Amino acid sequence: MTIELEHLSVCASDDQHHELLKDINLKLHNGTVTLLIGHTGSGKSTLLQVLAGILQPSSGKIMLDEQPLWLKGKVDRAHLLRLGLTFQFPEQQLFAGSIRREFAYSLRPYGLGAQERERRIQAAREDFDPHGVFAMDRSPFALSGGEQRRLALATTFAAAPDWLLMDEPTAGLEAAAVRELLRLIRGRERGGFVIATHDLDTFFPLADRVIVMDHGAIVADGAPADLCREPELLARAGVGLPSCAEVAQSLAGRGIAIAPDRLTPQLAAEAIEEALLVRAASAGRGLERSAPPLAGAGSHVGGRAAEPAPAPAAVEASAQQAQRKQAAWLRLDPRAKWLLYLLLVIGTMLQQQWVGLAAAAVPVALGFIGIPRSVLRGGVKIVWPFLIFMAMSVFLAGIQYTATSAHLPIGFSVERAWSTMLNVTRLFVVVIAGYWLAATTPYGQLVQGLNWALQYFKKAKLPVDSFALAVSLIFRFIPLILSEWQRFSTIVRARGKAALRPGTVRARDIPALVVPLLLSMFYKAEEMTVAMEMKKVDGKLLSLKSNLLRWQRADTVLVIGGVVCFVLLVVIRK
Ligand SMILES: Nc1ncnc2c1ncn2[C@@H]1O[C@H](COP(=O)(O)OP(=O)(O)OP(=O)(O)O)[C@@H](O)[C@H]1O
Repeated sequence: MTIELEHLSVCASDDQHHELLKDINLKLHNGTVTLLIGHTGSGKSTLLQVLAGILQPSSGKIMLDEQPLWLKGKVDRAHLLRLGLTFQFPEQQLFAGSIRREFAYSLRPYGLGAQERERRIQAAREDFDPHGVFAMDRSPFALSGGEQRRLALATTFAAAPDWLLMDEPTAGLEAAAVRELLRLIRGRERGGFVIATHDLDTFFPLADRVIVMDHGAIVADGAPADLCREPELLARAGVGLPSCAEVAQSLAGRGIAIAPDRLTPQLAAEAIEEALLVRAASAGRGLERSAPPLAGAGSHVGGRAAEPAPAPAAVEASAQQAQRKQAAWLRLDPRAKWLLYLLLVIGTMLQQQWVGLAAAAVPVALGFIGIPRSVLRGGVKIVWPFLIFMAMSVFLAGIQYTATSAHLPIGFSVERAWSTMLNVTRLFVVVIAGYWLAATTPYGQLVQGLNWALQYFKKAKLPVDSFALAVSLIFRFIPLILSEWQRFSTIVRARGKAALRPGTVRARDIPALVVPLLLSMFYKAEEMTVAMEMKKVDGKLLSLKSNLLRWQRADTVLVIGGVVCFVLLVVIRK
């Protein structure tokens, strides 16, 4: 199967002007191993996710055997089954209760017969489990980090997709596992590999082709040996050289010339030995030999000509411009935002009538003006479950049991349902106000603003440390839940081969997702609590840094606005 990308671009979800991938043109042929290399943040993982059908291009096309991968905003499922993705931290893509279920989840979309399924599982276990730790009923979470990585690779290989798209597959793997992986890649007879990696030593000797990325664009595309002869190009793209090519460079400085494309230690050693023999022979003849020209020196990298990377200053300027555009709320002092938040929350909680509640919702809604779209999308993800919770609460509250009724003993009280609706709507406005505060205030500022308020209580000898820790954790958790949900839903979609619009999850995948999501949250909560406890010095709260707390005129205006809203809400509360 051939994969072809034509003028493909991907924009950031929160800023359509920020291109993560720029005008990518690429044809990947069956039977090839292609490396994606580039500095961190150059777009390798993004490109892999596009190739895997996880991320939809903003413009341009991705074709598989000349058929489009995306049709009407949905990815074609038949194609999806032919693509397999392993994530940058493959152990994090595990979520089932047992190793058996991990394999079952990966193989289910392929609808295999029991015998074939068993055969593939056994083959993958033989390849990836040399120490026999993959007992089928064992929990994947009882494996070590390296073993979990092996298991994640085993489940992906067992599905046997045509194309394996691997993000940093050797990171965290022991040498024996890396050797095994290389053997499997070499031994594969069909399909192809695209491997995003910083591990040039391992993969350069194996690759047919190397694509160099820089700031979302392809800046070079050629055979590994050719690229080794262009060290300046790799240096410009922020990529080092494989060790063997570095050795060749270093030897050249000492007058020993070997070609820089001897990419395995064995080939390099042979070349060095040969060069030393030549030198010894020359010295013996009393001849002053000049260093021979390096093999292939001055050749150009095959395929595309290298394009200059965007000037760092220009990139910096556009990043600053984007930040300025988004940061109106972020620039405000966290103390002002805390005060506004408290005023609006108290004002909201006072409301007993729908009119007052609607009036309280107006300033909260206004707070979302100018906020990046990705943040709004995060808010929508909170809104949906909350609306379901509201509907259920209202329904249950309205149900009435009337023992005296002659016919049906169950009735529905609209009055009670209505009053519950008022209560949960009030809660809803408070939750949304909390989301606004968390989303518009960097975490450090949030904590410092809170500490500023609490120091007055502390002076009054009130025990506020634990309270500060708890509140800080809660506010840290709201965005964390959303980002973890996003991460897990991507993994579930990649492994479950669901032909869905990006950002959505099948109902049947939710049970599989919930447990690992909760486990991951608990783990993160523990990490965060320890980190925050450690930040306390001698039992004191995190010290205030004046540079994070800068009160400006806009903050005064904001607080005055908050006080006015609060007074109005107090007046209309009944
Ligand atoms: N959803 C997103 N919204 C905004 N920017 C994003 C998003 N996803 C990735 N980016 C940005 O896109 C750029 C490319 O990220 P990507 O993960 O593809 O880089 P990478 O080359 O794989 O890096 P690494 O080698 O560190 O894994 C980064 O600058 C990253 O911050």
